[in-house]
Amino acid sequence: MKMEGKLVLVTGGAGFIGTHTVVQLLKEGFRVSIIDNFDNSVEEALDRVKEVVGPALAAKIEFHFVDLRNKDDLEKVFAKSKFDGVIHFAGRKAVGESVEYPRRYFDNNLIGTINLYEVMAKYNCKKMVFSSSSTVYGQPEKIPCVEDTELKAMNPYGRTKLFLEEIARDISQAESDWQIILLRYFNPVAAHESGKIGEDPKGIPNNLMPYIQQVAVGRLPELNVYGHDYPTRDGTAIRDYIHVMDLADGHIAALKKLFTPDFKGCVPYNLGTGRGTSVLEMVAAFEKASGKKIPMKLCPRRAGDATAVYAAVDKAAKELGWKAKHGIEEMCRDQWNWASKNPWGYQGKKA
Ligand SMILES: NC(=O)c1ccc[n+]([C@@H]2O[C@H](COP(=O)([O-])OP(=O)(O)OC[C@H]3O[C@@H](n4cnc5c(N)ncnc54)[C@H](O)[C@@H]3O)[C@@H](O)[C@H]2O)c1
Ligand SMILES: O=c1ccn([C@@H]2O[C@H](COP(=O)(O)OP(=O)(O)O[C@H]3O[C@H](CO)[C@@H](O)[C@H](O)[C@H]3O)[C@@H](O)[C@H]2O)c(=O)[nH]1
Repeated sequence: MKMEGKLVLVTGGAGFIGTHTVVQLLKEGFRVSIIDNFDNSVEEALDRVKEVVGPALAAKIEFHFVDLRNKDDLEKVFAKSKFDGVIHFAGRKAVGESVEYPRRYFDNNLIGTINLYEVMAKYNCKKMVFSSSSTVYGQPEKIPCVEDTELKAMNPYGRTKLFLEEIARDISQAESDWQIILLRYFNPVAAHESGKIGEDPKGIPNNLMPYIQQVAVGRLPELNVYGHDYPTRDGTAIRDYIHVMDLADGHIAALKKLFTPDFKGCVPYNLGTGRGTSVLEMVAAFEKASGKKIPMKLCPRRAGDATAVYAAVDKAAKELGWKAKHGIEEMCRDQWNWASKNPWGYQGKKA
């Protein structure tokens, strides 16, 4: 299907998954309009996206410094351009922070998204790809997680994703002209093969791969391994890590699906590989890819962590024609390529 010239609004387009998806959208022929407030990103990330795609495609990007919670500013963006669809990444995503400051999460994730739906409705733009998360499966009783199992939130961040899924379902039930795809990401890692864009968390990373990366470049002394007494093959917890470029391609597949005449309503899809990897296996793969030793300390379990989580991948394969292509070795290779070229992230080491 020809996507040439279609205009997509990407909220949170300066962030980790947003930057990688913008690269793939441009390559696919879309024009891209980005909204971001740099709450958890920097302008440099967008300059790097332009470097990666080159000047011809870079000319197809426009950027709006807008906070989704400001409905008037959001309206101005919609008043200027007619969008063919929206990919909605913008939001806060740190589980621990959400437990400490729940209102921050309800304010940003809920109000921002509700504003977005209101303005989309007003400007008759009713195709949406929404960033959901495997967090909506809670502590899954059955793995692999299939899309139609009962959903459960374990913390305020997860609750915002669950509420936003429910809101999407309610809207599409009441108004049949909406077309919404909910993408439930498993554990996004790695970086673009150029090493020019990647994940650059502020402060001490919460997630495994950015933490390992910072140990490898000498920013942190050792990795705390949270839990070594799980009933798994090596005692550490198992997750479904997915290369961010596969994830980006999953968004293209979802967007294309929204443009097919037969697509109706609001449909969830898992984006994962279907394969589980333990913490120790991930560390070993990263050590091999980087040639760096990652010192480790075995620590008690982290509160709220599940033993093993991985995706059922059949629905996305069958209905979106999408499948993850990269394995753990390639994920670690590309993570290290980004880390070694940008040991202190986009802005370098602060004096
Ligand atoms: N990375 C993961 O592990 C993961 C897993 C599952 C789901 N998700 C979801 O995917 C989405 C993208 O995640 P990411 O890893 O790229 O995060 P990220 O923090 O790197 O990117 C989010 C972007 O949204 C922007 N933003 C936040 N609030 C905003 C607002 N009110 N107005 C405008 N811009 C705003 C931030 O500045 C940032 O650039 C999020 O919704 C997240 O919850 C991420
Ligand atoms: O310093 C660390 C960080 C993590 N882990 C372990 O590594 C595994 C993966 O942890 P992490 O990378 O934090 O991912 P998850 O806990 O699976 O959660 C992430 O992935 C989910 C699915 O996408 C999202 O919903 C969450 O927001 C996001 O934090 C878990 O067993 C952790 O206990 C460590 O041992 N040491």
